[in-house]
Amino acid sequence: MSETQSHDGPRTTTGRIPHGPFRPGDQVQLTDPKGRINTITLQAGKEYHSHKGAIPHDTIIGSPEGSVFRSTGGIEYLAFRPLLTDHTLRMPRGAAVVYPKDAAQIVAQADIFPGARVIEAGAGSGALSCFLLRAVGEHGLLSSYERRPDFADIARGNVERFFGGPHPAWRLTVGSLEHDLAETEIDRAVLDMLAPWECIDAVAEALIPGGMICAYIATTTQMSRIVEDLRAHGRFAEPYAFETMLRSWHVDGLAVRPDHRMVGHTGFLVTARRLADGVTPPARRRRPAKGAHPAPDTTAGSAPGNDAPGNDATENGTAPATPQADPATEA
Ligand SMILES: C[S@@+](CC[C@H](N)C(=O)[O-])C[C@H]1O[C@@H](n2cnc3c(N)ncnc32)[C@H](O)[C@@H]1O
Repeated sequence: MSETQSHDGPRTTTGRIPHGPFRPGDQVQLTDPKGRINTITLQAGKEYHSHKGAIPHDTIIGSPEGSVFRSTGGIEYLAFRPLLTDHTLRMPRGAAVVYPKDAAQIVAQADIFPGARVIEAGAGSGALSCFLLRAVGEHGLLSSYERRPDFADIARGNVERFFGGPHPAWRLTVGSLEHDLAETEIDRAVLDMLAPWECIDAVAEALIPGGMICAYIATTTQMSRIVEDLRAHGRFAEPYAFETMLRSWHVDGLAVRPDHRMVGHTGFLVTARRLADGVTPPARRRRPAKGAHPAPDTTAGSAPGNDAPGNDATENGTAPATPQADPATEA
């Protein structure tokens, strides 16, 4: 068994981020007229310096968020506390972080709720941990496992920097989830690691019936492996696999168009629900191989998002009008 250090930490914070006028110790994002952002930590008596002049921290302390400060060089800076999305994209990284678009989908699709008991592996840089902690709240539990002590330290630093100290719902263990998992009666399990299938047995044991496993994976080969292993395992209902794309827009007068650049790929998500003990998964209805049916009817009843589990039958219980090729039946 690997070294395991539980970090329950002193319960000094409520897990809420600061609000109200800026205070010493707060993180503040200063945005210049070109949209460049600098993040500072307020300290009485200190000054923010750039090649565009200085701003004394004391002029910021006590002001409301959204205030504008003029540097000694005459440049105006807009001041806000960083949002969690800002924090995620700018945090010191050990491992690659889960991007906000995927973190939001994990919270939604894995149904992370206030008060939930959630396990997570690996903690990595702690980006997803911050989103999960927000979602479970101070009365829930997020137990994060990270096998690399150096990454665990980075994750702890990033979580504590965002919440202003240890979060009351967070437990961080240096170890492997599949070997060191201590919790039982878990509502949700979120896996972001190279080989999430290695954790399926441990997660199935810890989850309550109806609980959810959610894996974030970067490649199609990982996606295929986790889906097939969940199916073969026998204690999970049919998995749901999907990805999320986010495209920002340029909106300026008559020039209204998608931005030229976007993040083309981050990862895929797979979710599945834990069956009751002793229940075997219902036989899966295989979809017909490509070519076995007339050309797909893309006009009938195929609203976006209707491919979610449970939504692939029409009202009279027949297969949807848009048969999809199933790689297993194509082979
Ligand atoms: C991509 S990173 C996770 C990033 C994290 N979700 C974030 O948003 O910052 C994957 C992490 O999983 C850890 N890991 C891999 N297998 C693990 C296991 N079986 N148990 C615990 N941690 C594991 C790795 O050390 C690595 O830090």
